[in-house]
Amino acid sequence: MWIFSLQGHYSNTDVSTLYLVKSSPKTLYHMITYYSQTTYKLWHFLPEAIREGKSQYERGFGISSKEVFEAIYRSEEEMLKFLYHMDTIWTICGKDIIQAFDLSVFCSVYDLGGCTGGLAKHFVSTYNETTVTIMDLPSVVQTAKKKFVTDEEQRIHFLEGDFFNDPIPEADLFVLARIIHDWTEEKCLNLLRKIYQSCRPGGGVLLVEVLLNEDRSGPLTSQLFSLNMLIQTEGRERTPTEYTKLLADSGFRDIEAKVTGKLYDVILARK
Ligand SMILES: C[S@@+](CC[C@H](N)C(=O)[O-])C[C@H]1O[C@@H](n2cnc3c(N)ncnc32)[C@H](O)[C@@H]1O
Repeated sequence: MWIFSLQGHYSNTDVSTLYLVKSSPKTLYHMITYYSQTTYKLWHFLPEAIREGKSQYERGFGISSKEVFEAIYRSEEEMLKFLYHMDTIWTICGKDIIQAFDLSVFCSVYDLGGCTGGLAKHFVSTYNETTVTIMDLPSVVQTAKKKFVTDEEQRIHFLEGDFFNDPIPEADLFVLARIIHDWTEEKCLNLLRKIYQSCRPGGGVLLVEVLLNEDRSGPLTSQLFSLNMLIQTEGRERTPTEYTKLLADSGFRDIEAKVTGKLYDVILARK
């Protein structure tokens, strides 16, 4: 009797059907499982991370944290979990990112560290003339081609490469979504200077990141993300002024930040 009564009372709400059911187009399933299985385990070592000022992969998973993405991609299974996790958010707020500025003037776009193409898909569906090339590590590109971007996807191309060590081809716009927050100031400056050299005159760079308030008093999500960057990478979240300085020191000008009201914000700078 009692069991029947329970069965009669529990069901998904519309919101949980939309965001928690794995088959929903807007599912957060992959993000939540990544946070619960990988991120949460590393957060057990928050005090150590703060004391040592470094990533905790060694303690959490017994793997060197010297090479950030070797640790994150420590097995094929882990890489795939991370890729699905990365892809999730763009089904929720990708359009807001791509439409925050009018990017229609940029015909050839390189999405550096563009991963699964989650953002690139919004780019080409918003701007009819734009071609986006995703440059990412070879194993990521191979998986993205197999599992995330179909052959029917028009105007999305791939380039296998290492943006720190390989040449970056010429383009009108370079997208760096959740890239700068992974790295030290020195590596960010090296990368941005390299991009500046490859950027056509009048072209630009688009940073997509969560922004900290100038006095670092919040928002709470950005503060938590910043701690997560400490625990999992070499980087941290930054304020608009810090991003402006990195971009200006790399040669860029006309730097403008736009708060989207969603999880991620956008900064556009021109050459
Ligand atoms: C935090 S993820 C962001 C992915 C994607 N931009 C997004 O926002 O969904 C960082 C990305 O940078 C790529 N990456 C890391 N180091 C790289 C390198 N040296 N060269 C090219 N891509 C790299 C990773 O494989 C991953 O796809």
